[in-house]
Amino acid sequence: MSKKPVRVAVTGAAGQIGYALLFRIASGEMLGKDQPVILQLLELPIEKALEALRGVMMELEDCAFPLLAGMEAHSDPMTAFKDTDYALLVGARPRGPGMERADLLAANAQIFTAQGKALNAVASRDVKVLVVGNPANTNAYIAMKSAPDLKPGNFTAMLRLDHNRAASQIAAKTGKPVSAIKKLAVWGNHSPTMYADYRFATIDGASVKDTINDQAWNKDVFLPTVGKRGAAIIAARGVSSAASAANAAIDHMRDWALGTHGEWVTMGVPSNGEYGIPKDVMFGFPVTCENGEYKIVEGLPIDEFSQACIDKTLAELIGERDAVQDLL
Ligand SMILES: NC(=O)c1ccc[n+]([C@@H]2O[C@H](COP(=O)([O-])OP(=O)(O)OC[C@H]3O[C@@H](n4cnc5c(N)ncnc54)[C@H](O)[C@@H]3O)[C@@H](O)[C@H]2O)c1
Ligand SMILES: O=C(O)C[C@H](O)C(=O)O
Repeated sequence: MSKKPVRVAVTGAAGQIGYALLFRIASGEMLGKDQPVILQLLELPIEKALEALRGVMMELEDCAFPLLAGMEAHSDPMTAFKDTDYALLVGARPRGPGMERADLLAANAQIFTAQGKALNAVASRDVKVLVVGNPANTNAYIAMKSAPDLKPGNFTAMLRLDHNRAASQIAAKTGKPVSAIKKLAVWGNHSPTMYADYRFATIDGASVKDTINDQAWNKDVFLPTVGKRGAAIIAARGVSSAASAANAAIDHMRDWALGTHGEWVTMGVPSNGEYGIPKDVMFGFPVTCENGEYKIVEGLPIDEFSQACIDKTLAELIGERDAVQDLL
């Protein structure tokens, strides 16, 4: 018997990540090749954005995806998030010329407060929310705090792109395939302060740390390369990463919904005090997923270098949290 369709809301649906994301969701790459989906697409209530969305929807229609059970365009989160089971919050206010970081945080606080409230009011009580729009961790924190009737654990931020970037750099360094890498972790903020940590990672069963055996490479090449990869792509392409970001969003949601079979992945999730991270800070942690739930991998030893890296990315997140506190 065929499965009942699930509702997937995507914001910023006419943007460049949206264009790389929607077709893959509709083809079953996110929730499985047997899971029909209804897309609930949100764009800004401006003619240009809604017209672009109309074009994307025509293209989705023209793919004749067997799993696409319905499609709706919205310009109000209160209707876009109605009964939604999954919400990918991609649309955000980009930094404009002369805009200070505080202005950016304030503009996004407004968007994610409204979207958090709408999710709180109308989404499925089990909705799985992934925030992609930057600053992703703090936007996810804002949405979570604006949705007091939903469990904090319903809200997550995207660190998977950093995780995938780290895996590819390690594969290139060791000459092994990415599929052979297990137990990688990225701690903290989706920003250059994030700490990609391969101390526990294995590659074909062997320790990645022992195989590479080069702390200078870790500190001076690997961490800056992964941390500044987003900026490097913007410099090269003139616009920010889109296909790789959409791919990471698919990976994140697929693993959360369908499980990781014991493998570690990285998700930005609200802390419950693990590793000394204050409660509710939306922090990148290694997790495993099973039965639609994620679980933080606990009890890993944190050495002095790692603690300093974690402290740095945490300080940045606390600063962002404090900057938006009065806006919540
Ligand atoms: N977390 C990550 O790893 C990661 C990676 C890459 C990009 N990003 C971020 O993802 C976001 C989207 O990137 P993009 O390249 O698709 O941008 P884009 O500018 O191409 O598209 C964004 C779309 O969102 C829409 N939008 C803006 N505010 C909205 C709102 N309040 N409600 C609904 N729609 C809204 C815009 O109209 C636009 O169509 C950016 O914030 C970018 O920095 C995050
Ligand atoms: O949009 C950006 O600033 C970069 C993006 O978050 C990325 O990591 O590619």
